[in-house]
Amino acid sequence: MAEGSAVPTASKGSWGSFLKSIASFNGDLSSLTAPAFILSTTSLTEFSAYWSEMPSVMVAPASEKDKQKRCMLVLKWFLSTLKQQYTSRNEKLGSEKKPLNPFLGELFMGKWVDQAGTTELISEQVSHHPPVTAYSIWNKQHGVRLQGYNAQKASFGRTINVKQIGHAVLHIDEYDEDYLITLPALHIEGLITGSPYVELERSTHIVSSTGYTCKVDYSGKGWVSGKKNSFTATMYPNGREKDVIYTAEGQWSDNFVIKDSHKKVVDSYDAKKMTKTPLQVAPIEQQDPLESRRAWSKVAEAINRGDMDTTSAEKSLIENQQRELRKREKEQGSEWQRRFFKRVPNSPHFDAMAHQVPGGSLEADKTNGVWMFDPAMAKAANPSYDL
Ligand SMILES: CC(C)CCC[C@@H](C)[C@H]1CC[C@H]2[C@@H]3[C@@H](O)C=C4C[C@@H](O)CC[C@]4(C)[C@H]3CC[C@]12C
Repeated sequence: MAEGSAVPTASKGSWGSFLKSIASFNGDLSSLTAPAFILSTTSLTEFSAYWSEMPSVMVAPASEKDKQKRCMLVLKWFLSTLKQQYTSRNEKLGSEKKPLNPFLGELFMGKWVDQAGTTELISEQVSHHPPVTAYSIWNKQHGVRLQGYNAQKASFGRTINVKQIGHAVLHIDEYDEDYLITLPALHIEGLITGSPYVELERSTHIVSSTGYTCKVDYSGKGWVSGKKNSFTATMYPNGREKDVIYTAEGQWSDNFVIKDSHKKVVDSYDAKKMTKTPLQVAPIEQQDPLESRRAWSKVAEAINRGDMDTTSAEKSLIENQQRELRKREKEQGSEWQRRFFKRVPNSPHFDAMAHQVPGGSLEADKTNGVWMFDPAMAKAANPSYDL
């Protein structure tokens, strides 16, 4: 074990064996067995909330009349979400844990209520093999809707490398326009010392139906600036990467500036000055049995108590129920009915946007199809939704 290890003394043996085991592991992150002290009590279905913890930043593009500036504000909002997505569980660099693997049909719902009005969230596990989480976040008052889905494909070697499959699409009602967002690849740093954290890799593209593309290049512990979570981004007309309209540069977890083509600063962002709106989630006893916090409550309590026997017994209970359900469906020739999302074989509109990205496609074969939020299904499930 390396010096400065964060692994509890009693867990050093299991961490050592875990590190050896990941070198020979392949494919599905959900089947990775991690030592007890690195298990999180939060399910991946909850991670969809990271897209909108500051609803006013997400709805801001809808109030901008100029289409170039609107696209730039979408880029600014996207960059603002990265801190939540990739470092919020990990403020003291190096405390990332393995999230709970959602079961098919698992739900996570909530809403943010603040100066931007009401922003609703629905997240649903729409596939188990491979694991795929779909989400819909909308603010009716501002006519801004985000939907997307993601799966993770892992490869193991010196560390855990994760490729994200899927995409997010932001829609602005007023202009009937879409912004297709690809998801960054990542890897886990700090495994040797037992203090894992995420580092983003390569790039993200945002392709807009109004004719602009944003490209964000991640440079990890900045070979450009020497600072962690550094990035540079450019916005240009689709397919004309050299005709830069805006640039953005800085640290997505801290602060960044946006400049126009004359290098004049036109906007800036400081994560430290931002306040997150708390997500309102129903009390556990009022939740649907398929809602994440209710379904996993006994597992989460056992993890918090450090009671690993009960943790695995309660986890097995959920897994066995799931196996039973799948067996019954197979016998009846039926399929689990998703509550909010429908599978479509393809989406020509989104597929054309995905093809604007070099080597890009929707990769529907890797996510069990293309998953679309269905407002009619949502209304049927909960008539009080204002869609
Ligand atoms: C620490 C080690 C033992 C286990 C590895 C944990 C690994 C499976 C976790 C760690 C970070 C997780 C990322 C997370 O940073 C954020 C997101 C964004 C969200 O929108 C979709 C899920 C994803 C990619 C998580 C997947 C699971 C990761 C890689």
